[in-house]
Amino acid sequence: MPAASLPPLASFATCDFCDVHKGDTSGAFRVLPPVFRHFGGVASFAGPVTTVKCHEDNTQVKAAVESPGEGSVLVVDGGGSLRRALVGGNLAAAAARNGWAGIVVDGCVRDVAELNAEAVGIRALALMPLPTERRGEGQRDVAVLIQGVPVRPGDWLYADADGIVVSAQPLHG
Ligand SMILES: O=C([O-])CC(=O)C(=O)O
Repeated sequence: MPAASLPPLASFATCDFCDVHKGDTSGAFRVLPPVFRHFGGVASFAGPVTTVKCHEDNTQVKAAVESPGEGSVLVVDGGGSLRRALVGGNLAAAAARNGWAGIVVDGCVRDVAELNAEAVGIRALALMPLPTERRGEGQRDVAVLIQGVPVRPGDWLYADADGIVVSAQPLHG
């Protein structure tokens, strides 16, 4: 699609993106499996991706949301662990304060009321009240697999009420 006919960022719809790209077998356009629950005070969000890969240790997630987000989406590959929460109210507040558009966690979050009060979009598999032990582990800005789907730093991620799509190129004008 020529850039002139792309929708503005403020009014994107993941269904519209899927209508246009449903035949794309190149791997540039990807749809995450529909297993994510919606949290945070922002229903739809989009932005360039930065990543954290970690296992039941949110050291790098905390470092990321405490740094400038500049409208980015933080994608956290927590390996799908349901045993610890990688984001809670404090980290969600930091993300909102620092200008992150959203956080997608392949893992758990906690403090649901606090998450929903923050001006940031959040997707995660489930709620889990148990926090992590921070041991300084985890990686920043590596290619990750989210529910089996590759997500790379610099991809664009779009999340709305219908789902989450990831693209190697921006899908908005
Ligand atoms: O601090 C943590 O590990 C997670 C948490 O509860 C918060 O962000 O408030």
